[in-house]
Amino acid sequence: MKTIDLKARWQELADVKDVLGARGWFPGTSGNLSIKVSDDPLEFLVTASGKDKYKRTDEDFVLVNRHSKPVEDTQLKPSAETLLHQKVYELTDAGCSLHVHTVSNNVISELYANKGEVTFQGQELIKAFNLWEEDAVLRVPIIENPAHIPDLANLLAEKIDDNVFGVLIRNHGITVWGRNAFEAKKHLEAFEFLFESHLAFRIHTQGGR
Ligand SMILES: CSCCC(=O)C(=O)COP(=O)(O)O
Ligand SMILES: [Zn+2]
Repeated sequence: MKTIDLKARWQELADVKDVLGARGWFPGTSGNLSIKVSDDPLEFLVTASGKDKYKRTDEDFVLVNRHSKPVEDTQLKPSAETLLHQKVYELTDAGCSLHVHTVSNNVISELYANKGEVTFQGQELIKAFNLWEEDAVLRVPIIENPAHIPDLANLLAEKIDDNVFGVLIRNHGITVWGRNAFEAKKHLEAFEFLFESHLAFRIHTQGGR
């Protein structure tokens, strides 16, 4: 792998992390981000586990292989949820995968958990997913949150298809992806806007019921 690629991807992911951090989207060290560095063999940078993601250091990311293991010896531990990012790269053409816990995505995930998905229609932000047809519908699957990460990763994998751009994890967060950091961030911002506006609408029209 060319060193310049690694440095460029590191910088790209660090810049996205700063923007998401400025929005307060990493409460209590939650959240993890990754960016693909190599396709074959699969290698990607992922946030180190348990760190304060509001800070920017030279130990923010770990380069891992297709088995989610560090490529080089390191004291740093890859994210506890690296396996979810691995599944995204295995099953899609994603170049970047973002996982955040927000109040809105947690509340939405619980409100619609029993339906197994939440759908959006008629909002302009749906076009952020390249859905431009009149009355296009955006589907967001919702999965349960087993503590055993391999089980969680398998639940995520079962929901991935060409018409899915992110998966909600019940009372946990969302994992979103895109072909590159720009698109993954665009998708995440659009999801969070749709969640927040939906919840605000319910509060203003139904008193939150
Ligand atoms: C304190 S959040 C619990 C772990 C989690 O869900 C998360 O997103 C962050 O875990 P990581 O190992 O990536 O720091
Ligand atoms: Zn998480």
